[in-house]
Amino acid sequence: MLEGRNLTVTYDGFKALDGVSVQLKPGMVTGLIGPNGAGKSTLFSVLAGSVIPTTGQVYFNDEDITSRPPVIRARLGLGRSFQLSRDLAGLTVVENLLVAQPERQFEGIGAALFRRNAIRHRQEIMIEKARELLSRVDLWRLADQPSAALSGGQKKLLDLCRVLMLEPRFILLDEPSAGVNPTRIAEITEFIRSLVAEGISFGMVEHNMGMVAALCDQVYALAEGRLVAHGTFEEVTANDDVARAYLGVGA
Ligand SMILES: Nc1ncnc2c1ncn2[C@@H]1O[C@H](COP(=O)(O)OP(=O)(O)OP(=O)(O)O)[C@@H](O)[C@H]1O
Repeated sequence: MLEGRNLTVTYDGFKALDGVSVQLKPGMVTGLIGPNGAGKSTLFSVLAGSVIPTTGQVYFNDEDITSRPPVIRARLGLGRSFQLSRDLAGLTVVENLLVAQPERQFEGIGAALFRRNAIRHRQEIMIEKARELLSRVDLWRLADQPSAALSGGQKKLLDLCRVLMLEPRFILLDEPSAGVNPTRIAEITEFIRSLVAEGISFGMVEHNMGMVAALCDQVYALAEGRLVAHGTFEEVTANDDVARAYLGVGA
């Protein structure tokens, strides 16, 4: 389980997150929703490790990971999506997956030179893994194309495949439907469903309520840095405080 306990993030005295506790349970897809500026991205960053909370703790499978950097979280099995950065956009589709090797972060050049054969073998395994993943999302036929040429939806699928290269048990997704056309949203939804069936758990920040309704087993709604509701999609969207937050009337 991925758990945030009493999380507060303060920027120059302004509380972007104010005493928020969430439990992202295994086997589930957890949605984080709320109007613009609610604190969703801040909460995502705290759970993913790119922002250290001002107060509060993050636990992953009962281990305190509050100040563990993303690379250590990845080694523990907690993955996160990244938007395709400009650097990675210069690589081909398959190269984008091959750069996602966690070992690269920990290996010196000297060690690498002495272990050429092992490295070559590992590369073959990585290429096979990349081929399998890209085939699943119908991108293998584009393996040697520049990733910058992909559509918004294909980039999201590639982004997800890059996370999957590290074999995480838990994945945090930042707006998987952003910049994606409706047909592709259904495709991404199906892919995430199949990954859940294989035992991977998800947490996602998402504005598209159709996708949240289709995927999320539980939903946390935030407004102005605070938690306003928690429950099933139906329960949360029926909540008056949530409706008020989206209408901007103020709670
Ligand atoms: N680095 C920062 N410095 C100062 N204020 C910040 C910083 N990051 C976020 N904020 C502020 O914290 C609040 C919450 O921002 P956050 O991005 O978490 O909201 P959000 O719910 O993800 O919004 P959106 O849906 O628009 O992405 C906003 O008022 C934002 O301006």
